[in-house]
Amino acid sequence: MPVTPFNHPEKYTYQNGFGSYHETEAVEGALPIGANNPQKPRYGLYNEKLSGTAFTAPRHENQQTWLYRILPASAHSPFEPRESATYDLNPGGLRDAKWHQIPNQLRWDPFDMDETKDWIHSLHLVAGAGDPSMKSGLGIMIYAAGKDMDPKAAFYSADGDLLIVPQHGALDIQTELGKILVRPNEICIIPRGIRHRVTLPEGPVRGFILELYQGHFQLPELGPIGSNGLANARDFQAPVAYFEEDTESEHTLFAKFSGNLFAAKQNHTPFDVVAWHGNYYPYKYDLGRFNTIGSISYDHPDPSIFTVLTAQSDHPGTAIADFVIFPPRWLVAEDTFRPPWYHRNTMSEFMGLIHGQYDAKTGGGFQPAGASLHNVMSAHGPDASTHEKASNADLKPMKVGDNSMAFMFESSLMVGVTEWGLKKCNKVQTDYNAESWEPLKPHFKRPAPAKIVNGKANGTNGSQADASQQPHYT
Ligand SMILES: O=C(O)Cc1cc(O)ccc1O
Ligand SMILES: [Fe+2]
Repeated sequence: MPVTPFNHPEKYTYQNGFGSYHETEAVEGALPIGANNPQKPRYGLYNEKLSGTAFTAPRHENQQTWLYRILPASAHSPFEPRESATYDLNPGGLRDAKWHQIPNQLRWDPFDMDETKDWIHSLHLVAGAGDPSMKSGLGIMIYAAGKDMDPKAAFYSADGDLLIVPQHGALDIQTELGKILVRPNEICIIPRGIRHRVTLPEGPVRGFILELYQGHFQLPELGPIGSNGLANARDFQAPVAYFEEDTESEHTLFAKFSGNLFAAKQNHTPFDVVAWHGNYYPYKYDLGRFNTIGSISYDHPDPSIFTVLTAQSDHPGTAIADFVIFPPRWLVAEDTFRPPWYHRNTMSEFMGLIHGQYDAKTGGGFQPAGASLHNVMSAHGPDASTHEKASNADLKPMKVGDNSMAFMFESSLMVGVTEWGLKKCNKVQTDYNAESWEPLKPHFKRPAPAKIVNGKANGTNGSQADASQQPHYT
C-alpha cells in the first residue's frame, strides 16, 4: 500500500495535554540535558528561544519554547512589502479595513470558496476590535483557498494567535514545531510568530479564524462542575518535532505584520527544528470530544457552559474572546422554552455554522459556512419559526444538533465590521430582521380585569401571588 499523508505511521504524531510542558526530539540526543543553551549544542545545531509572553510574565502565564535547529530563524534577507495594493488585514484602515461600528444584527450567506488562492492570500478580515500594533482586541477572518502554499514558502502572523475553525476541507499544517492535520469539527491554534506552511490534501478549504491580538487562550474555570468536563486537558494535541534538511534552495518567508504582508528570502528551509521543549506551541482539539453539560431540571442556561477556550481580559470572567460551541446534546428541561432566550448582551456575539442546523435558527437563513453578528446590546434570539415550534413542542427528552456544530466567538469588545465584511464579500443578508423577528406575533392576553390592582395581581406582589402559576415538578 502506498504511503499517503493519512496512513504514514509517523507523519502526524501528537503529544497530549493543554498547557503542558512538552519536549520532543526528531533525532535522539538533540535536546540538551540539564541546560537550555549549551556552548556547542549536539549535532551542530543552534539554540534559539521563542518567547510567547514577556520574560517576566508571572509563572502561571509564562509561555516560551526552546528550539534546536539547523539555522536560526534570523538567517534571512530584510523583509520587503508584498501585495501592498491588495493585501489588507489591517483594522487601522490603511485602505478599506476600517471597522464599521453598526448596531444592526448582521447575517452572512455562506462565504464563497476561492480555489485560486493559497492560505496566505485567502484570508479576509470580516470583523474585529482593537489593533494588533497595540496588542489589543481580536480579528475575525474567513479563509477560502484551493491551492497549496508554495513548497518553498512559510508564513507567520506577528499580530496574534490564530484560532482556526475549519468548515470545509482538511488543512495539513507544517509548523516549525511539527505537523498537524486539522479537519472540520476540529480546531487548531497557531500561536503568534510560529512559521507554518499550509497544504490542502483533500482539495479546497474554507473556514473561520479568530486572531487574538492580546494574551493567549486558556481552559475556562470549571467551578462547581469539578475537575473534569467541557474540553478536557488531555484531548489537546501538540505535534512532535519534525524537520527538513535543506540548506541550499531559496525559500520565501511571509509575515503578516500589523495586517500587512511582507516577504523575505532565505536559502534554507524554515522547517529545520530538530528538537524543542517548552509550553509555547501549536495544538489541535477535536470538538467531538467536548463533554457537554446542561440543564437536567428546568430553564435554558447561559451559553458559557459551552466554552471550549477563553482569553481573559484583565477583569477575570470577562473575555477578550471566548470560543464557544453548540454541539449535539440532549435537551430534557421541563416546562421550559428550550432554545436560547431573547437576549441583549453587553458582550458581542459572532457566530458561524460548521455543519448541520443551529437550534435557535430553524428558518433556514443561518447556513453552514455562513455567519452572524449580534453586537453589543443588539437584540436577538430565536427566529419566528423556532419560537412557534419551541413554544408548542411536546417536551420529551430530545436530541438537538445531531450532526451539527455551530460556534460563537464572544467578546466583551464592540466588534466592528470591515468594508469587505459589510460590502465587498456580497454576502450580507438584507432580510435578516424581516425573516427572523419582525414576523413575531403578540400573544399577550390580559387577565380578567378584577385581578389587576395598581398593576399588582390581587394587590400583592404579582409574580409570586398565584402559586398555581408556578411550575411544579413531580
Ligand atoms: O445568540 C445565540 O444564539 C447564542 C446564545 C446561545 C444560548 O444558548 C444562550 C444565549 C446566547 O446568546
Ligand atoms: Fe446571544
